[in-house]
Amino acid sequence: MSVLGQILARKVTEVAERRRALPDAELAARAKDAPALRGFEAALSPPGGPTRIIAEVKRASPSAGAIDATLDAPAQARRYAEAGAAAISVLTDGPGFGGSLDDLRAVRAAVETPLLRKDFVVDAYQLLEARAAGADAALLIVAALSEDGLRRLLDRCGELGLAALVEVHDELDADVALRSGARIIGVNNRNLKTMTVNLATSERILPLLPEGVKGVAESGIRTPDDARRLRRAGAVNLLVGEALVRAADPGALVRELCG
Ligand SMILES: O=P(O)(O)OC[C@@H](O)[C@@H](O)c1c[nH]c2ccccc12
Repeated sequence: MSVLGQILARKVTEVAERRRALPDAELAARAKDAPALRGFEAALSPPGGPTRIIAEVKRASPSAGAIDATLDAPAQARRYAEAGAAAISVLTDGPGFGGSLDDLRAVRAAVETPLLRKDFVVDAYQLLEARAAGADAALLIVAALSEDGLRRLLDRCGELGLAALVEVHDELDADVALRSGARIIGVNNRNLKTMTVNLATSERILPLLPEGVKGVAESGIRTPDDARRLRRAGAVNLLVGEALVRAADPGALVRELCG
């Protein structure tokens, strides 16, 4: 089974366990009481706009292994916010990425920046969790969902007021995302089969997005040169994780990536 396939199978089990501990109706009541939403979509740059950074809190990944196992999520988020990051992405997957919903809650309390729950969403339950923990947006990965499933989760995001960052890996994914009404599309430069990164993926796909859709280049962006290269292809929103976590001064790198 592929890496993604294994993660998705694990997610289904995890969600079933959490649902037993906290049924949908109770979680929905918590989501209703969640604090006001922060505008994630509005925080992103429109086509041709200034470069904006979605800065990620990530302790580990299946491809990199441990990045910084003891990373203090709210402290790192504060560094990002002070440097002017447009939004913050918080990994909430435990086994693969060392994250948790507790990280999301802690970051929510630490900054006023819009927040993305970065996880593998396979069930609307996870969207309720995201909203209850203070996320303003959720990641939906086209390769992880059927077209019907994607549409249902997009509808549910709309009902909950969550923005959806819809992740694509190629032209076919992008077609599905657009057909389903995605308003924010992230092009992941990481090939899910080989786990290698190629910035040319964003260079190829982002120019295909129609006006009115906000595009995000994701993964493998490390240096101001990478940012400038993507910028030339029209990438204005950059999602950056590992390089920021490894940086001696994450705030300085956020600013440098904005050019
Ligand atoms: O750490 P990087 O290479 O800067 O990448 C960040 C982000 O794009 C990556 O974490 C990511 C993109 N899509 C995902 C889906 C699930 C988990 C993680 C991801």
